[in-house]
Order: sequence, then structure tokens, then C-alpha cells
Amino acid sequence: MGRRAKNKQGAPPSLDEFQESKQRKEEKKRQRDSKISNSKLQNKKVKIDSSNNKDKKKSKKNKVEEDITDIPDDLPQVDYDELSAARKSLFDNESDDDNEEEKESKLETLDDLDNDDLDNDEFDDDDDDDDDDDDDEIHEKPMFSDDEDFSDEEIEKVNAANMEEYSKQLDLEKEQEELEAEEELIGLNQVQPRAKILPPQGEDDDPASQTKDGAKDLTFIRTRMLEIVKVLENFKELSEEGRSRSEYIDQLIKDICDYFGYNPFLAEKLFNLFSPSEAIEFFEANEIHRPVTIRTNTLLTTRRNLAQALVNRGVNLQPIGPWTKVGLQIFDSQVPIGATPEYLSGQYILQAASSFLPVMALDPQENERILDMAAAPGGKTTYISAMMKNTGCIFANDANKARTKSLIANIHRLNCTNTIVCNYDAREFPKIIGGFDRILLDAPCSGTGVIGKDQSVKTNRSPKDFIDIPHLQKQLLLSAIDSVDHMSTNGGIIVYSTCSVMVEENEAVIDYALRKRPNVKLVESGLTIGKDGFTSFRGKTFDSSVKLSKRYYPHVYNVDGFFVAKFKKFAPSPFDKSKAGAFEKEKMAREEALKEGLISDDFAKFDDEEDKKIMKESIKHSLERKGIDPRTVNIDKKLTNLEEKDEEEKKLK
Ligand SMILES: C[S@@+](CC[C@H](N)C(=O)[O-])C[C@H]1O[C@@H](n2cnc3c(N)ncnc32)[C@H](O)[C@@H]1O
Repeated sequence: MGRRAKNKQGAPPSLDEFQESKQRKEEKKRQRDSKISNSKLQNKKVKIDSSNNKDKKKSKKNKVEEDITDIPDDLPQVDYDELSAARKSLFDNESDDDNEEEKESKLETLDDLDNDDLDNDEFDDDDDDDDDDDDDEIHEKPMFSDDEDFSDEEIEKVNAANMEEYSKQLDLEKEQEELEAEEELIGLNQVQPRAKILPPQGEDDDPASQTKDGAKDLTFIRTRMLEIVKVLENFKELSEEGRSRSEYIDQLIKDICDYFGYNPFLAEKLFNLFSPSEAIEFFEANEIHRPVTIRTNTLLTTRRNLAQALVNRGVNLQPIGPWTKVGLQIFDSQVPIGATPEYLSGQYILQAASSFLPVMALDPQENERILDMAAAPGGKTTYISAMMKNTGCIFANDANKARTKSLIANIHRLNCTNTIVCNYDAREFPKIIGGFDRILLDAPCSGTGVIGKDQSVKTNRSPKDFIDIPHLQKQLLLSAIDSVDHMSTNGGIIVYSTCSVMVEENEAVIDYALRKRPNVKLVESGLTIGKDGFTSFRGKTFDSSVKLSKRYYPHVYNVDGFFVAKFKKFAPSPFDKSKAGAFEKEKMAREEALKEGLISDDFAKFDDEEDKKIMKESIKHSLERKGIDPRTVNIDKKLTNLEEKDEEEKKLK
């Protein structure tokens, strides 16, 4: 786990707020950088007078107020005094403004809330303090107008009342601490000339990178990362003579591993996606949880009614942003969000904001036949169902039987009556059934977009994953394409999505599908936010239409890292009627990939010896569970029998 994750962070701001705050931070960072550079050039000790700082703080606050009044009309009016904000950026050497600190202190309470989507135990807490009085209040004091949906002002007014208590908690001590840290950092930059930031040639690391007891000095490492980024962005002027760009990059990646806790392979892969400074922003964003968000189940309620009910229970919330009419962001709550009567009766689902996007791109219509190929635990299936107003038919499939339990539970809770759950390897489609109007393939992936939620990704991913996973994704996508009806009146649509930021799992997969299935094309996703997909990456060029796909990053949009691409099938293909199942497809794909040199011989093979050991253990446990002493059974023979049976089944297939 990374250092900042350990110091558990509060929930960051809403998407719009996040982007505005980001712009302000960047401007301040630029000013700060030039200030530090000047001070270094002059090699003078910068004395920070605390009274000056107070003035500076005041003027900063005035500046923010000016900024707020400058918000264009088309953006939602955000009252910064009422909103929660992301924790102070690791590389932001100064506090943004007083409001930010105020927001931070308000958010301390949010540390208990976790945005682990649908399976979150914390939210499933049954400790529900709601009582009937609260419900009565809903009827006695309607807080929202009768419009179809509420206005942002309405929500903010109510939130203001709820948040008043928190807004009084301005933490002056914290402000002072931050100013001291700022002073210290400027001092550090001064005594360590930029020219000498790399360890001396031939030495493993700078002795100063360790504390007295031999541990990594994280303050030193953090400062060095910042300095290396500056050098890389102005290499000609700032690099040390005789040191190459790759030496700086190597050191930076080592520091990223030490500071944030990634394995070197993944750190480098992620680093390569961005400019050096943006990479640091990305790594930083992975240290904080994304905001807690819920999706209104419009089969049972409206967002306005839901918001009113939750606000009356003491939940501080706000619409996520203008791009969704069903999402609400939760700032904090006096009741467990996963156990309110509204939750239990299916009026909402805890769902990451980015998970709305593929369904919005799919744009399901009433009375259509839709396949959700990898559906568990059902966040997207239930949204599709709501968009179809419970008409038509959804096949919600998942290969993992255990996971279909939570899929079924969510479908029931959210009252989706147009859904059939099935449990196939989705590569079996269209052999099982084809001719769908639309298909969503929310593919299994490496999870590199959701590191903020699952820190284990930092150390678990290896080069093999980025061969095996895309290999499966490609087969699944071809199956999706072959299972769609190109004659569908309004459909013929396939949406491919992942919660990964890796090119191998995204652009490379959809480019592969375009090459293998010339009867599909990429079309506009209809999504109003997102960065364009890459059309080239590190020497690889993709079809120019790949630009139509959308990328989402935590540091840009304050949502999970995500990828969405929308295809339209306009002609049949010989594969539509293919009776090849998963086994044949895997075989064909493997042969093809071997020919193309995409995979090596040991690809997706198991270590037979290792495998045998595990199987023996499992047979032993299974005997014990049945009350049989394993010593009385010939386990080797049992294993051989099992292997023979397996081989026979394969042959039969
Ligand atoms: C990203 S998750 C899906 C999340 C889901 N769409 C949602 O919104 O709740 C990917 C899913 O793919 C499933 N999966 C993995 N391999 C599969 C395959 N070959 N066929 C079908 N499903 C598969 C996994 O069990 C996992 O539930």
C-alpha cells in the first residue's frame, strides 16, 4: 500500500469542482515553480514571514472568490464553502485556499465511507438508526420543488443547512503546519542544487535517501521526484552535464516504486502513458478514494425524491455533474449508505460514476434484446434495465457462478423484471444465442483504473497479465460482434469497456476487432466527457477511428480510470452463424497469436508440477471434509483419473 493510502484520505470533490480546482492548482504550481527557481538562482535563504503568509492566505482566498464568480454560466454553480475537497496534493506545496482546508476538515468524517462499489461491507452495515420520525419529516417538509428533477440550488440549500456544523471547523493549526511544510520544502530545494539530484555516477543511491535507521527517507524521495520531473520537462536547461534522460527516468521510476509502492514493471508501464508531471498526478490520484456516488433506480423513484429522502436522513449530497441525470455524490452521512430503507428497497445502488458511462454509450432502448456479456455484480445490468423501463429482455451473463449470486441479488433488489441471468463463458456466444440488438462487454481487465480502490494491483500485475488478459478480451469482443444483429432497426451496437488504462487492453483490443471484423466500425459514443483514445502509442499505430473511443483518468475527472468504445455493426460476417464455442475459439486465437508472434510458447500454460501439488492438496481437503482419512486413499491415482477424465472431455469438445 502506498504512503498516502496508508494515511487514509478523505473523499475528493465532484467532477466539475475537481476540474476547476485542478486548473487553479496548476496556475499556482506554475507561480510557485518560478518562485522556487528564482530563489535558487539567487541562492538566497527565503524567509517566510508568517504574517506575510497570513496576508498571502487572505489574498489567496480573495483570488478564489474571484475565480468562483468567474465560473461560466454553463457550468453548475458550485459553492466552495459547502463542498468537500480532495486532500492536499502531494506535490502542491501550498494550501490552495482557506476553503480547501475547511472542506478537508469537513471530510474527516468521510474517511469512514469507502467507495468499494457494490460489495462494500461498510455500506452493508445493518446498523440502521433510521426511525419513523425521519420518514414523517419527509412528508411534512418537502424541500424540493415538484419539477421532474431538482435544481442544483435546491440541493445546495439543503446541504448548506446540513453542513453548517462542519463549516465551523476551520483548522488553524493545520494551516500553520502546512505553511511550515511549505517553508521547509523551499529550504530543501535550496540546499540541494538541481544539478545534483541524481546519485553520483556508479553509486546505487544517494546516502541521503535513507534515514538514520536505514529506512527510505520518503521526504527526500518525494522532493527528488519533484525535481526530476522539472528536469525532464526542461532537460536542456536543467539537467546535469553528462547525465542522460534515461538516467533521470530510471531514478524517477525507482522513486515512484519506493514512494507509492508499485512494482517496477507496472510503475514503468503506467509512467509511459503520460508526461512526467501528469504521471505523478496519476500516481497521486491513485492514493485517494474516488467520491462515494450512488445511482438512482428510476424504476422505483426519481432522483429528486431520492435526494430529498436521503437529505432528510442527514445525508449530504449533490448531483454528480451535468452529464448524468441519475447520479448523486455523497459527501457524508449520518446513516450507513448501504443500509438505508431507500437502499434496501432498491431505490439506489452504490456505483462508481465511471460505471455509468458504458451504459450511457450503449443507449439501450425500450423493447430491445440486450446481452450484458460480463454482468456480475450487476451495476450496469440494472442501469440498462432502468433505461429500458423494464421492457424487452436483458441476458445478464457472467462466467463466474459465485459472482452471479450478487448479480441476482441486485437484480431482485432493484426490481428488474426484464432480466435473465445466465452463466456461460461469454466466448460461447453466439453459439448459445445470437441476434441481439445491443451488447455490452464490460470486460474482465487488469484493474489499473481502479488502483485507488484496490491497492493490491500495484504489486500483483506482471508482464504475463498484459498478454493473457488482452488475449481473452479480444476473443470476447469478437464473440460480442458476432452475436449482434446488424439488421436491428435502431441497434446493431456493441459497447466495449474496461476499468483499465492500459493501451493493450483498450485501443489495441478495439483495433484488433476492426481488423478482424471489417463489418463493424467505431462510432461516436455520445459521451460528453472523456479524452480521445490514442491513435498511436510507442511505435504502434491504430486505425484513425480509434480516436472515437474515450479514456477516463482519476486525476483528470476524479472518476475511476476507464475506457469506453462504441461499435456499430453494419453487415453480417461469416462468423455470425459459427457454432464454435469457447474451446475452439481459444484454440484458433492461440494459433493465430502464435503466428503473429504475439505470444510466446509458454503463454497461458500452467506449471504442471505446481498444479499437481495444488490439486493433491485440494483432494486431501475434500476427503477430510467428507470425514475420510486422506492417508487411506491413493491420492496419486485419484489425480491420474481426474486428469484422464479431463483429457477425454477436451477430446469430446
Ligand atoms: C469488470 S467485471 C464486470 C462488472 C459488471 N459489468 C458490473 O457493472 O457490475 C468483469 C466480469 O467478467 C467476468 N468474466 C471473466 N471472464 C469471463 C468470460 N470468459 N465470460 C464471461 N464473463 C467473464 C468476471 O467474472 C467479472 O464478473
